[in-house]
Amino acid sequence: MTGTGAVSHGIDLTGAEVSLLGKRLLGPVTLNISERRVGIIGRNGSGKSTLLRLIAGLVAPSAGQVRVDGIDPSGDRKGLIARLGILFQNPDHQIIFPIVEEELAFGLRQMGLGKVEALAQAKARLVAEGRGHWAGRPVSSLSQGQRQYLCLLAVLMMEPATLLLDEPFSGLDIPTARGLAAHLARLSQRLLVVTHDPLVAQAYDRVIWLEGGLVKGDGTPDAVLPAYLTAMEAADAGPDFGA
Ligand SMILES: Nc1ncnc2c1ncn2[C@@H]1O[C@H](COP(=O)(O)OP(=O)(O)OP(=O)(O)O)[C@@H](O)[C@H]1O
Repeated sequence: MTGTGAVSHGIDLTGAEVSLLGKRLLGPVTLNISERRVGIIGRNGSGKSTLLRLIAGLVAPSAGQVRVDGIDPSGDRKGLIARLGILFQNPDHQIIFPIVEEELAFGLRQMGLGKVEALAQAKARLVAEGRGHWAGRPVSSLSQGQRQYLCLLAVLMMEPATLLLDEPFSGLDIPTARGLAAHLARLSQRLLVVTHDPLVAQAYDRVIWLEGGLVKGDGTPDAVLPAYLTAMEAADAGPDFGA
């Protein structure tokens, strides 16, 4: 179920491109994404984060079209907020408020709820998660894993049909990453997950492999991952770490 009660049709990109200062960072990309678990893989700089930012409406397409459940994400920000949430790689790039309950209430306020009601829902959510004691805590007192969890809860407050996650496991220790993976596995939402971990992608319904801003592979994990791993074994380290 989604917060809007809306049927989720999926994500459609048609010849979508992102260019910056005359340089094409992504595209043209044409994709219809309706599966529940989708992994986005590719080398550093291949365009994975740009693709998520495009779908989330944080950047408008320089050419082509993007639709999320029929909505133009960069044109209808308010319509999008109840349908799609994004979890950034670094929780500190996401968190705005100093206190946990304020952070959780923010999205609901954006959706038009009054402050008292939004804070009440935030507290209720924390209690339901067994974290009622977090409500008045400074965000800065939480660990990185706890801040990541807070960001996930904050996005889920709006009950979006789709979640975009940019390398959600990076920076987490193994048990914390396992806990987050278990939490994600229980979610009813559609998940688009940028990951460098083939084991994560192996469990998904579909894997999209980006290379140089274009789709290099697209299909089931068994159809895409072996070729991807072979290509990664053969690839140079790149200019940053290359010998
Ligand atoms: N704000 C920006 N200004 C200029 N170039 C950018 C900007 N953001 C991204 N790029 C470039 O766009 C390309 C795609 O970057 P993007 O961050 O989408 O890749 P990525 O696959 O997510 O990489 P990583 O795995 O390292 O996070 C890269 O060449 C990058 O240098």
